Amino acid sequence: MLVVEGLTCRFGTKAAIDNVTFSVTPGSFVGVIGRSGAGKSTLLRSINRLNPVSDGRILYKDIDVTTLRGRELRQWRARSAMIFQQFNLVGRLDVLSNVLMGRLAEVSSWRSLAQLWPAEDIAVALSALEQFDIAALAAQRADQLSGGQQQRVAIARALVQNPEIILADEPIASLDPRNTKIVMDALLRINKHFGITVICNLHSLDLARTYCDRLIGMATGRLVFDDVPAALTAQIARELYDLEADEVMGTVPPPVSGTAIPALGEVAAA
Ligand SMILES: Nc1ncnc2c1ncn2[C@@H]1O[C@H](COP(=O)(O)OP(=O)(O)OP(=O)(O)O)[C@@H](O)[C@H]1O
Repeated sequence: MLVVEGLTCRFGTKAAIDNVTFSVTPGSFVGVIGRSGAGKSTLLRSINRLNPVSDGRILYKDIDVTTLRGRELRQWRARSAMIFQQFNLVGRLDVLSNVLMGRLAEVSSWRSLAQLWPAEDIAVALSALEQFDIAALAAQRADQLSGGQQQRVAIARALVQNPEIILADEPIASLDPRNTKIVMDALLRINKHFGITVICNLHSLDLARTYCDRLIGMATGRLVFDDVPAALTAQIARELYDLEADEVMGTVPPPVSGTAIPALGEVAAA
């Protein structure tokens, strides 16, 4: 169980996250929603400890993540892998090397610098690429791939960290609709087949309602909604986005229980 207790993150005098409390059951697919500037990225980055925590605690399996330092902090970052909007790959390196970066916490620094990866790690990385049907791209430079392919490489890199939680910060924000579906399906498969908890920031309410089994709504740093997608009424959506409800609700997609989970290897056909 991940427990966030009274979390506050200030930048100067401004609280980007203001006394936020919630908990996440293992294996959930949680969507974090809210308008631009609501604090969604800051929340995910704080859980991963990329942003400083001003107040409150983050507990995971009774470990106080907020106090971790050095090696233990590195291990926490491996257990709670981040996926970013802009993929954060090393463009001049090939795809396989990028995925192997996910093993950095496990191998000595001289081995990684010399690119002397253990055969077992290479096999794990290739297998992760196969999961997303991009093993054929292993030798290509990362910056030669499409956005959707790059994000799948980033997800494979996260997967080889053996994470228990994936924190996806607007993972589809720069993708077209087809690649959006491919990447969201990849996250859904990771969640359902490997039981990895996914916490995902999303701008689109339609996507959040389609893929997530729980939604956390943020507004000006505060948690204002925490429930199943079906409980998100037009009124709450209007308050969250400060817009006409029809504008943000769109066409209501089927609930997540009706969402088919693509089988392994099906992603490219999507
Ligand atoms: N490093 C920082 N320094 C100063 N202010 C920051 C920093 N990071 C975030 N903020 C501020 O904190 C608030 C929340 O930002 P955050 O990026 O978490 O929002 P968001 O909901 O993820 O927005 P978006 O959907 O546009 O990415 C904003 O007012 C932002 O300007």
